[in-house]
Amino acid sequence: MTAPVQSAGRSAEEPIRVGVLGARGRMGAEVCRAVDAAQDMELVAMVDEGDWLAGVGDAGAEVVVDFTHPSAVMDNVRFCVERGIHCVVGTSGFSDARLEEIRGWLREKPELGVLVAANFAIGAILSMRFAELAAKYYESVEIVELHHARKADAPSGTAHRTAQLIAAARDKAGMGPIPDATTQEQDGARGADVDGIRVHSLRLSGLVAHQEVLFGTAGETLTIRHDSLDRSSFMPGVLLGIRAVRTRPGLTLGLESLLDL
Ligand SMILES: NC(=O)C1=CN([C@@H]2O[C@H](COP(=O)(O)OP(=O)(O)OC[C@H]3O[C@@H](n4cnc5c(N)ncnc54)[C@H](OP(=O)(O)O)[C@@H]3O)[C@@H](O)[C@H]2O)C=CC1
Ligand SMILES: O=C(O)C1=N[C@H](C(=O)O)C[C@H](O)C1
Repeated sequence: MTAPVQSAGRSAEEPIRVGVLGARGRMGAEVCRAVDAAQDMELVAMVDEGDWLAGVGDAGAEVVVDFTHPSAVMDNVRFCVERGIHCVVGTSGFSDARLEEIRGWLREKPELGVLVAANFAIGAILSMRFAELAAKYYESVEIVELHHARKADAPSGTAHRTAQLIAAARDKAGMGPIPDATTQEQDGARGADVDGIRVHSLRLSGLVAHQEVLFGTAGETLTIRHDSLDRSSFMPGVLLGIRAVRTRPGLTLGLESLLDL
């Protein structure tokens, strides 16, 4: 996952100039350390809430990494695209409408790349793929995502994406709705409904980022679980995204697009 990707005509010695948005946050700070330690990258701007966003352009950033907040990320991406800066986006909160909006901005800047990835950890990518493969064999499925108590959004972007992938696989296989005889429930007891898949969100101090996808059919269950125990788990994927995004014009969705899965 760490092999450098080089643009045509670029000297091998020239580092990639990287700016980080959300630089004082949990993820942003980790990204700053990872970029600083990468020999082929130079950390040229660290921007956080209240800082001057234009600083990333003034510092000559070629690639901006965004780990901010769902309420801030769209303005940040639009700002970067307008200024010709490639984006690697890890912030959650992406609906299809938001993705379509980014595609629209990129039509004006066909040379630019934006990567939006719900999760940069390799195990999370694999577990989503495994869930997609398992989906058509099990009539029942539910997702439980577990995160640290400071997380702003629920369900997580990863759970949302996982539910979409499972729902699409079920649809393709011609499966009907998931069996569920509940007729009486307290609000929220059955979790959120994402494309017909129930997603349950747990928030607990001490956790980082975890997800279980539980499948069931006659006489058996299958559980696919992934645990990010430390935010270092996301860094190889973020660095891969930074190296790749300059040579992938348009919107790239998911780290899986850069992997041979
Ligand atoms: N794709 C992936 O693999 C991962 C994605 N994430 C996602 O990344 C996002 C950030 O998570 P996390 O680092 O835990 O959150 P934090 O709250 O720790 O960090 C976010 C940082 O961004 C700052 N910020 C908010 N708005 C802006 C803005 N407009 N411009 C610049 N900085 C801003 C915040 O400042 P202040 O605190 O002052 O508001 C804070 O310092 C979330 O959406 C999370 O779901 C997290 C982990 C992995
Ligand atoms: O906020 C987090 O921590 C995480 N957010 C992402 C998400 O919403 O899926 C990725 C990972 O789960 C950690």
